[in-house]
Amino acid sequence: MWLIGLTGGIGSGKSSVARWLREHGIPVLDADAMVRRLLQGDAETVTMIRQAFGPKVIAEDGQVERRKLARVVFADVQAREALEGIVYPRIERLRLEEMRTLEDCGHRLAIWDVPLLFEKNLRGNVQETLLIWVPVEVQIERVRRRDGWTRADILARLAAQMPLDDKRKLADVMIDNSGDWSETENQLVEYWRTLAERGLVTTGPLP
Ligand SMILES: CC(C)(COP(=O)(O)OP(=O)(O)OC[C@H]1O[C@@H](n2cnc3c(N)ncnc32)[C@H](O)[C@@H]1O)[C@@H](O)C(=O)NCCC(=O)NCCS
Ligand SMILES: Nc1ncnc2c1ncn2[C@@H]1O[C@H](COP(=O)(O)OP(=O)(O)OP(=O)(O)O)[C@@H](O)[C@H]1O
Repeated sequence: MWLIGLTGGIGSGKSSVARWLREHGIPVLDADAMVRRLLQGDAETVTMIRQAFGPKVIAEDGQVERRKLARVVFADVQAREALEGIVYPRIERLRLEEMRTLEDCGHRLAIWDVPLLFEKNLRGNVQETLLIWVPVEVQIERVRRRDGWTRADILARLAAQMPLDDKRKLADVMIDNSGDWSETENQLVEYWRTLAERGLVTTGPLP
């Protein structure tokens, strides 16, 4: 299977691009959604998080309180690395399972939406990388508008990520999502053309 690693930073537009690609027929594996599933319902993950961070980050219904855990891990590098050590092997297992299912259904192409692709050295797991880039002030403004977080909360999360200007140097393809969505869509159509030229897609939004 040809796996495209879709990456970016907080609020850069990965989910919006993933939605567009999915709507045009390419299956998307979503790392953030996998994390949410693990924190909500995977007993082993929740037990390990309880042991590492204490009962204060677990709600009465047994789910991880993500907001509380976020406060802890984005203020303390060691805590963040401990959480990543619990979560990443499980994400990797889920990714492989979902890819096998897609392959069994005859899919030859998929998107792997993973914000920390470069930070966690996951480049080797994908065939090419697609970066969704915006300037950092646009990231801050879009997250503020979307989630209502404080600037301090947003800066704490940004500090845990490689700057998008550095990811730019590593990515195979970059989409500039700083303008209107229609400008992003034009770039996506252009990217689609390169996929079609390589025989990776046969139908879709070619003009
Ligand atoms: C810290 C947690 C509890 C916060 O949950 P919350 O619902 O607030 O955020 P959500 O999971 O939707 O992530 C939103 C964005 O935060 C950023 N982010 C999340 N975890 C990290 C991290 N470890 N380092 C840097 N940025 C991160 C990413 O840009 C992500 O897209 C959660 O993100 C988590 O368990 N993170 C550890 C796993 C991880 O690294 N996930 C990143 C994608 S694989
Ligand atoms: N070109 C655009 N113009 C204006 N707003 C946009 C554009 N692209 C995305 N947005 C908005 O910016 C916000 C962030 O986009 P999106 O959720 O797709 O980013 P993301 O990279 O998936 O973020 P996160 O990793 O934080 O979940 C959303 O509210 C989205 O609707």
